[in-house]
Amino acid sequence: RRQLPRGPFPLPIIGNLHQLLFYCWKNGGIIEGYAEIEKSFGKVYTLWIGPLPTVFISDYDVAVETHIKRANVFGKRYAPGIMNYIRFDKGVVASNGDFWQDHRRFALTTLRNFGFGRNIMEERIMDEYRYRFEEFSSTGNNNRSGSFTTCARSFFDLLTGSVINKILINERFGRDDQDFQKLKTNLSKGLEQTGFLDIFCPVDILMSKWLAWKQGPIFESFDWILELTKRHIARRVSQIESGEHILHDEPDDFLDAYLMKKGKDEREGLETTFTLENLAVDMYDLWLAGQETTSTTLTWACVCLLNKPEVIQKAREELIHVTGGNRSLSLIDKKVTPYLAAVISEVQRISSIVNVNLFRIIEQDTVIDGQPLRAGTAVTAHIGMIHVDEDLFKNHLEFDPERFIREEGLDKKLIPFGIGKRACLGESLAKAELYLVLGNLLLDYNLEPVGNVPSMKSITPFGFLKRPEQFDVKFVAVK
Ligand code: HEM
Repeated sequence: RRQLPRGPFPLPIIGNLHQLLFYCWKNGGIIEGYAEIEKSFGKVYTLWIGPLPTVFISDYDVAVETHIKRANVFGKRYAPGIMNYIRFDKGVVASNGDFWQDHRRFALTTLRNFGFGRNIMEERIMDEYRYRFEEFSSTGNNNRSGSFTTCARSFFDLLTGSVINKILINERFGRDDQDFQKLKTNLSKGLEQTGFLDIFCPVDILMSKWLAWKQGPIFESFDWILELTKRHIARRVSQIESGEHILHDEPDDFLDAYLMKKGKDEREGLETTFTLENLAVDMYDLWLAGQETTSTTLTWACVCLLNKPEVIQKAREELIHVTGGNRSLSLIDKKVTPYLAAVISEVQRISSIVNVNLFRIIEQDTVIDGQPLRAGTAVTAHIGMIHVDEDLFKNHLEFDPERFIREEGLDKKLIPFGIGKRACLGESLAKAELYLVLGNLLLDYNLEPVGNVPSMKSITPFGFLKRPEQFDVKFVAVK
């Protein structure tokens, strides 16, 4: 303990699990539980999860000093348990070393290329935006009036699910698509059944017969998603072989870009890790990391706007001024829409959708915030705690977009996508989706509650992902 930052006294075998569970239970959530620990031990403290010491950083400056300035020490992913099931050190989320570097660089470059020239990224997002709003407003009882009522979560699931699917395999999900329905059910089941502590439990133990009761909902769901990915890859490969699908110099989707890279490496006689098997895990990662996160953020945006409708009006005034009210909002407008940027920042701050960020593992003894930190410790920049830090965000419980206008540079202290070398790979795609979908939504529609205004409180305060309640919303077309 002397080689670690301060923290509550751990017991043999269980460490601080009993205190952690008690504080979270007593205070009604993970963030609230950690807040109580922080009161006694400060913004950098150690908690023993069984035999593993984990250090939580809830101080923005310390997070920058460690994760950015000393990225080499704080850049290795810790992913022993459920996170490494399916992946087995492959993919982008759980891998490390050269493999991670090559596959992350490739994915980043591919996504970046989709944002240049023809801007495939913006094209696909806007295509989905228009398609979904048109589809929903012209079916059921909606009579093409342009207005419609829908379950917010299902609507954004379908929209963002189709965007990532189009980026990956250039295909849209149909509303009644069996694969999409099963994918969503499996994803929800897998995520809901995965507890925070499963991250720390080695896969071998999770797969043992003692935990058989847990394996069905978790492993079968993730297995099925990987199978779906493999099916898409096999179909594309056979279409290319039969001449039905042609690979162009400028690939249309991630799958084509990967197959071209694989072919090039093989032609050059390189010992490549860009194989079909690894492609399935890369795509699995992008799907898993990119869909639920963006959809949940957009659903939270609706919750915030329904709770503070005056924000809708103010944002629309800015957007009409910029677009003249006769065209859609585009990414090129970003520089001249500070209020919309502030709304999105505040939605991401107050929703802070990951209750506990992913961990890094330290491989050499070092120092953190003036305290020793020994090799073998897992560390995380605690996003959820940084976003409620009263020193940075006064009255943190209030949804107040203006805070980002009043204080220049405050958005730099917002880290919804994590921080440093392992920060979110899909940040630019997610930001483009949030800007285009939310901006155009505010330009084109009023939001009205159906029944009670949804609560700002999460229904999953103990889960990995912080979700809002399920609610319906009415989108009323602006004339
Ligand atoms: C609002 C939406 C999103 C949020 C809030 C979010 C948040 C995060 C966070 C907090 C991390 C962990 C960062 C860390 O360890 O410090 C992460 C990692 C990651 N995200 Fe996202 N994400 C979002 C959207 C996406 C999208 C759209 C994609 C894919 C296209 C994506 C792909 C990934 C990947 C692959 C990683 C692992 C990166 C690595 O370990 O190198 N995310 N994300």
